[in-house]
Amino acid sequence: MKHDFWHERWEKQEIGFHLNDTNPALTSHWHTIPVDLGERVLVPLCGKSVDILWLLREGYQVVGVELSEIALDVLAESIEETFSLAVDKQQVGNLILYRAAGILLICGDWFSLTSFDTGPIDAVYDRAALVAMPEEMRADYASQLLKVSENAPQLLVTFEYDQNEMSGPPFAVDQAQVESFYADTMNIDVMADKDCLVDEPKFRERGLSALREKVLRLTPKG
Ligand SMILES: C[S@@+](CC[C@H](N)C(=O)[O-])C[C@H]1O[C@@H](n2cnc3c(N)ncnc32)[C@H](O)[C@@H]1O
Repeated sequence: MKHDFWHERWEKQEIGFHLNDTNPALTSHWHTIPVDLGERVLVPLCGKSVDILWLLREGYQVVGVELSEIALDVLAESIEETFSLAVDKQQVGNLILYRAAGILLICGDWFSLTSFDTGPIDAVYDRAALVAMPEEMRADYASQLLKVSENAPQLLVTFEYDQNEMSGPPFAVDQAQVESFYADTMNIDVMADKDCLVDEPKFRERGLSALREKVLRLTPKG
């Protein structure tokens, strides 16, 4: 998926992926991730997700990465309003950094980041990031995640459906594919696996006859 595709989504506000409420997958399953309060949670391809506000409220530090400055301007404003603090925005090299105590939002290309840019990561929350990647970019996305997070534990939300019935994003990413990316270094546990087409009428309208949402917990081996 080219950068222009996503920039256009944000400019036209065609952001059906954005949820106004905290994702129940996060609130129900985050406590199973081995990470302590105060540690740093990476949210790749974060958009303006309110899940970040939930993580901050719980007491974690958050590092968000996103291509769209439009998205991060809105997210930074919600953070300022919710927590009554000032978020500093600065261009640093080819990145725009939004910073406040315990918060780092990085506006830039996921694929060109290093762990120097993100700092150390203790856990990862991937909702609508891996599944936003087309097939040919997915393995690179996952290996970049392992590199930047140094195999930190992860809560991952995926969709499974017949890719012939709908073009992504979100793309169908089945468990076998998740295992092909992560199973060498991570144990993978299924925390939830539910039929969610009734909750997602927009996907039925796009042609789907079945849709499952899986919540996976990835923890480092050894
Ligand atoms: C499907 S949205 C999900 C956003 C967020 N995770 C959520 O749950 O609302 C995918 C996001 O990834 C961002 N994105 C796509 N490619 C990217 C890249 N190469 N680097 C950084 N962000 C990217 C898009 O701008 C978009 O906001």
